[in-house]
Amino acid sequence: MEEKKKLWQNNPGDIEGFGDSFVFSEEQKLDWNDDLFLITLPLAFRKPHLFPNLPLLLRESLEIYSLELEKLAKDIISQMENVLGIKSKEISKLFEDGLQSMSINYYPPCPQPEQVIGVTPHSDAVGLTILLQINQVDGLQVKKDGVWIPVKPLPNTFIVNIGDHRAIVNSAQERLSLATFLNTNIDCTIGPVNSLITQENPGLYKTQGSKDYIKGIFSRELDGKSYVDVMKL
Ligand SMILES: O=C(O)CCC(=O)C(=O)O
Ligand SMILES: [Fe+2]
Repeated sequence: MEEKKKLWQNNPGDIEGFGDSFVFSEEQKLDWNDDLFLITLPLAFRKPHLFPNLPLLLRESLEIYSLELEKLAKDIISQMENVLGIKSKEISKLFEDGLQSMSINYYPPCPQPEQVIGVTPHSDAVGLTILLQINQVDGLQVKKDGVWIPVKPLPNTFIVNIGDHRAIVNSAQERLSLATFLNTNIDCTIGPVNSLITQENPGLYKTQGSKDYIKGIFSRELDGKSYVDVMKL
C-alpha cells in the first residue's frame, strides 16, 4: 500500500499514476481494476514523481520493454501502410517521436463478477495498442458485428488492438495485463490520409490537431460509442 501511495494520481484531472482514467462523477460505477497509467515516451514526458518511484526491477524492465515496443509498433504501422497502399510514409511520419503510454492493469477476483466490469467498453485513444495478457487469464473481449467475442490468451503472444473492446472479470482468478499505447507525435495533425482521398472517395472524418484529439477523448463519458463516430463529418 505504501508503494502504491507514492504512485497515486495526485491532482484532479490527472490521468497518470494509480487510479481510474475515466471518472466523471461520484455516482459513476467504477471499473473493477487497479490501473497504473504512465507516459513512457518521449523520455522528456516521463513524470519525475512516477518513473523514479517504481520498484527498480519493474522500472528497468519497463525501460527496455518501452523501446522494444516502439520498434515493433513502427514495423506494424509500416506494414499497415503497405497493405493499405498509403504512399510517402504518410502515417509512419506521424509516429516519429510519438507518444507512448502504458496501462498496467490488475483485476482482482470479484465475488459477483456479473455485477461489475473490469474495463468499460471503449476504443483506446491511440494509433494502436499492443496488449500483453500477462498471466493468461481470459477477460478481454472485442466487439465484432455488435457481439462481444472473447480473445483467448495464447502463450508468448501480443494482441494488436485498434477497435472496440472491454474486459470482464471472474470470481476465481486474478488477471493481469499490460497495454502499451502507441500514439502519434503530439504536434501533428490527424485526419484523412491524402494518398487515399479521391473525388470518388472523399475524406469522411474531421481533421484535428493531435492534442485536441486526445483531449476530446478524455473529456467525454465512455458510453460504448467509439471515438471514430465522434470524428465523422
Ligand atoms: O486488460 C485488458 O485486456 C484490456 C485493458 C484495456 O483495455 C486498456 O488498458 O485500455
Ligand atoms: Fe483499452
